[in-house]
Amino acid sequence: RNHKSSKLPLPPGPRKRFIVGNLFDIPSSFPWETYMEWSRRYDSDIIHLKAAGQSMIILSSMQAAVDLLERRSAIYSDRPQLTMANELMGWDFHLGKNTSSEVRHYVADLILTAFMRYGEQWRAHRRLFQNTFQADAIKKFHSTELLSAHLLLRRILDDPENVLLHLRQMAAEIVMSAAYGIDVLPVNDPYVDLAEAATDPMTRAVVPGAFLVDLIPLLRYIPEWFPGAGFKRKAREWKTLAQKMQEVPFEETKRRIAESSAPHSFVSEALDNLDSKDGESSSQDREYWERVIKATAGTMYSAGTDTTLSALATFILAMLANPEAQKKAQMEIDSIMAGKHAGGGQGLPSFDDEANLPYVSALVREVLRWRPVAPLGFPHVLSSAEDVYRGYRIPAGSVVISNLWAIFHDEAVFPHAYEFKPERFLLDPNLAKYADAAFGFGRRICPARHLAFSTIWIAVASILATFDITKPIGDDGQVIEPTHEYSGTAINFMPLPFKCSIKPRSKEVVSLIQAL
Ligand code: HEM
Repeated sequence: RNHKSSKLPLPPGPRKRFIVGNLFDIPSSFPWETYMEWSRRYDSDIIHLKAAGQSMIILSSMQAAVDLLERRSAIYSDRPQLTMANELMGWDFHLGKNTSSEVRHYVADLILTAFMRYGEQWRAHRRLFQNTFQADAIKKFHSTELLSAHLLLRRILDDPENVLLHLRQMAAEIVMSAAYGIDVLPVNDPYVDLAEAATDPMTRAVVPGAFLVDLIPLLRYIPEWFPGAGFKRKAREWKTLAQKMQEVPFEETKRRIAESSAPHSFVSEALDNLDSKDGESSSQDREYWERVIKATAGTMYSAGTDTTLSALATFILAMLANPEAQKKAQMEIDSIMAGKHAGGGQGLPSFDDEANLPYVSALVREVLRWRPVAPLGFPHVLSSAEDVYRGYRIPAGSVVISNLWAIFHDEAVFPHAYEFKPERFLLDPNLAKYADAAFGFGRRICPARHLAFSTIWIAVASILATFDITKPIGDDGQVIEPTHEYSGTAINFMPLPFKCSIKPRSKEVVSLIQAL
């Protein structure tokens, strides 16, 4: 296969073993730390690995990530094919130009944007996302986000033992409201339960090597009854769940639109735009676009809930470990709120205060840098023929991973990188651009980053305005130290459950929250 390869060397990396290459060198937990260590060992911010025939390029500096994933994004925007998740479970289909319209209609139901190959279908999803989620457009969601932040305060006040649960509720509430305009229930919500049931198998199926069929795609042809083919039955069940996750809330929103009771949401806006173009398109086109809208909305819960929750949970851990940063942010909020009170305004932060709360914004950026939600971003794939970078050969089809963990813990850019220091973003405003890398790079950058940032921002500002977060005291009178342990699989970096003490800052605050 490599007979056309140029004579240039591959980037450095650990020695490859016969056939398996580095497959067994890559740890299944916290691989970003190992990659960072290799980058130091080989003194290179670009490393080459080979796992069972697949070339992998690990980028460990902002420069390398921007050079390849942004400046050359025309050829570095594809995604890897995972046979289990993409083909058997129906999360993605690669559509060629000549795909018949029936097939197109059928498969558009089942696609998850993040796993989609770079092409026409992905572009359709991105365009829809862009319409509703660009920086200015998300202001339409500010009232929902504010309401959800106030509900969060009320829940924390009433039940301070379960802060993580309340943060998850807020994340789910905002994503479902932004996607469908649906208000979810605090417990046993049917839409959330369905989305959870469909997302859980997906997060397991995309872990590299979790299913043998990913390494040996030919296995997809063995019949379901064949011994060892349990994965096929699982895939079929999971696929049904994925379909229902898209179908059920979408139909509910359509029903509400028909009776004119649907609030603004991604689905209502996208269907509205479709209606305004109705004269120009055939009914087949309309059916196609409805299916694309349904599939795009169906992506949002899986892509948006755990990511937002991870950042919010890290925020609480950061406050436990850094009381002085918490105090500084509270002083900033108090001084702005005092001015508002004097002017007869309400006593809680709103989005209008964002420009006057630079330390709070810096704190949110530091949360996303300190323990990035996706330490390895999301894999990009080189879709062109072999490329050359800094004198190294990048083989065609290479999976390219940006090690955000290494980028964000680069001492040259972030001195004392493992410490939580929001002021670094105030001292050097150029660093804000770096923090944006938490949402990825180039054409595949998170399309909902503005919504995600504003959700985290309003939650952080509201909590700090009203509560003090401290380490709890155990029955033995000793301070309980959080372990700062995270689950660390390939795509999911989430604090493991921990305890904290969260108390209202004053009696006035209690009345304020109760009056919301
Ligand atoms: C703290 C919250 C979030 C973080 C840190 C985050 C981070 C990311 C990252 C790193 C990527 C991969 C970018 C790349 O390939 O270079 C991504 C992609 C994506 N995110 Fe987010 N995200 C967050 C919240 C959300 C939310 C709330 C939604 C939806 C409502 C969302 C939807 C998506 C989608 C659809 C993609 C795939 C884009 C594509 O492949 O074209 N994300 N996100």
